[in-house]
Amino acid sequence: MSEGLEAFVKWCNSRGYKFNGLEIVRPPGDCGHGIFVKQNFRAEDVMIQIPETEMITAGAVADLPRYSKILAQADNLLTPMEILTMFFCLEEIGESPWTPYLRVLPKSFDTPSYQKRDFDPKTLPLSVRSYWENQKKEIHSITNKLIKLCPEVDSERILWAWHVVNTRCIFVENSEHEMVDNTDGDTIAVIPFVDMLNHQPTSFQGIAKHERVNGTYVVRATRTVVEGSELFVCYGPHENARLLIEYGFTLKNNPYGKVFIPHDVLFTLARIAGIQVTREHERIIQEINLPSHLYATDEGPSWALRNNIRVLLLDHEQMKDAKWKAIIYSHDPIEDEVDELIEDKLKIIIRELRDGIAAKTQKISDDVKWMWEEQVLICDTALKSFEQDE
Ligand SMILES: C[S@@+](CC[C@H](N)C(=O)[O-])C[C@H]1O[C@@H](n2cnc3c(N)ncnc32)[C@H](O)[C@@H]1O
Repeated sequence: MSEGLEAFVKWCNSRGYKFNGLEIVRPPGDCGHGIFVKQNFRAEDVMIQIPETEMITAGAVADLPRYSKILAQADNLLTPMEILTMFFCLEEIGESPWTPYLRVLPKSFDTPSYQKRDFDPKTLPLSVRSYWENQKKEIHSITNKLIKLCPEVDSERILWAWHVVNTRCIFVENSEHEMVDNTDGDTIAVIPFVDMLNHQPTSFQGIAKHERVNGTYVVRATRTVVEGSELFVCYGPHENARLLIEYGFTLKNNPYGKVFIPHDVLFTLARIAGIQVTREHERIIQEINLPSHLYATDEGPSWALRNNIRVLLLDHEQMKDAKWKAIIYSHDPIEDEVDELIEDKLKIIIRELRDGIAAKTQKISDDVKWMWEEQVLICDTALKSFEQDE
């Protein structure tokens, strides 16, 4: 273990962190540090236990005299993200009580934002387009605010600090705090040690939770965890483009790969497949508001997509006087004939979608081409699922 890690573990112990049977390791590859298991654990066993007072939340930062002074000078309340970013901007190695922790934080990030790669949103798959646009807006706005409030920091430091928070924060439900703007919620915390856990979408073994009754933040085993393995948690059902933009990495065989089909695209594809889509169909689809997705698993098109096609196949009579509700929300099995028709139309729709995406892939720049190629593969997987059914 490096000197820095040793000092960090010592610091964690001195502050009451409990993580018997675990160690922080830097495994080969470029995923930074990770937590490895030195003994077997059974399902439900507590693996990590941290006093809740150690959670770095916006409220906890706002209670520190240095920060409450700065926050009092601001024209408006700051959001949790802004306050946490300010914290990581201003805490200095050597001066800060968090020094051993600050020393083991990454020095840089592989996200497009940190690497100064600017995607044209129009070239990104729809499923991540608004995520990318919002991320850019957020970084821009935080930079402007913090530069005014803390003249000693520059935009590079703010970009680094924002990434520390964004790649490491965890969902928690914080109590209201008078110095924190919680208009859009106050649900983030950075928790040293817990933030060393890497992401695994399907076979993760840890689940993290704030247990208020015990005054602790704990990570429990979701199943048996065997000595020698890396302990993972799941950051969320994220596809690769999102993982790259948010965290700076991608996964081989990511089961959360998905193709999002917005309603207007679905209507166009349905018309190509010979469905007579009327204004009323469009209205009902908007009312039900189920997003149409294809997923990278081999289970075929999602239930929501099938359901949307079922709506588009309703005839005029079935849509009259809201009769469609009884049909669409019924728990009865779909009649074979309708089911077959949905299947036939879906095959045409997905093939059209696939060919459209493949054509786009040819014209798109190299840095985002892989995102579209992944989408083509997902369509191919969906098309293969029909062959299995035959
Ligand atoms: C919450 S931190 C986890 C600890 C981090 N590895 C470290 O060294 O501090 C999240 C970051 O870890 C890395 N990471 C997490 N899971 C990964 C994975 N499965 N593959 C590659 N990198 C991963 C990414 O850099 C991500 O931004």
